[in-house]
Amino acid sequence: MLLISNFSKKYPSGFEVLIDELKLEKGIHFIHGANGSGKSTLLKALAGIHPFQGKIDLNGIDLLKKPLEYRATIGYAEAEPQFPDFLSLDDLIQVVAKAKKANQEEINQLKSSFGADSFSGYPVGTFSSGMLKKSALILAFLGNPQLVILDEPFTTIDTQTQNQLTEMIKGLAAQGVTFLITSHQNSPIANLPIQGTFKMESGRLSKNG
Ligand SMILES: Nc1ncnc2c1ncn2[C@@H]1O[C@H](COP(=O)(O)OP(=O)(O)OP(=O)(O)O)[C@@H](O)[C@H]1O
Repeated sequence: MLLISNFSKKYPSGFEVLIDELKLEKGIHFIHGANGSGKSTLLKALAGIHPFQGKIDLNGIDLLKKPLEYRATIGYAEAEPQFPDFLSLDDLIQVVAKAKKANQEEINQLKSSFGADSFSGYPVGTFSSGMLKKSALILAFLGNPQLVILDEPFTTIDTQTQNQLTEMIKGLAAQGVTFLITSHQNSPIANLPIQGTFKMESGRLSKNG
């Protein structure tokens, strides 16, 4: 279970994401909301890359108390992925796979699923936006994460990859993986068995269907 309590992330501009308490059971959870409503801000905090106040706990592992342990159990793909442009996807995979104890079979399977074999040896700086997104998704799925946080996962990837990703999310959710997904694209989301839908509005999250 993912538990968020007394959560606050405030920017110098005064914009603040505020959540008193939120408990997410296993399954696929979807957050929608207008541009600038605070979705990515929340996901970055949950991914452990944004400082925040309050408590985030995944299955008894407190993000602030055990940040490395927490981050090793989650996967995160940001909306507009950025990587050091001189590294190849294979270089990035090696680093993440070592930290998350992913084996070669898992790596091969993920690369094959996302059709990345043809470009994984080239520098990331030469990638198209779709290749970058596929790279971020592969890295997010490595190491059997318990929670996968996907910020706009369906943008820039082609229809075949969207379908592949949808099936992968369904399969892993059926095995007990928790997903937290944002998307402005409704059709791939409509094909997912969503457990909970939330609306983010001006930094406030409400249950919505
Ligand atoms: N690093 C940052 N520093 C300061 N302000 C930020 C930062 N990141 C986001 N913001 C501000 O926080 C607010 C929420 O942004 P956020 O990216 O979380 O929205 P979002 O709901 O993900 O939007 P979108 O749908 O456009 O991706 C916006 O006003 C944005 O300008």
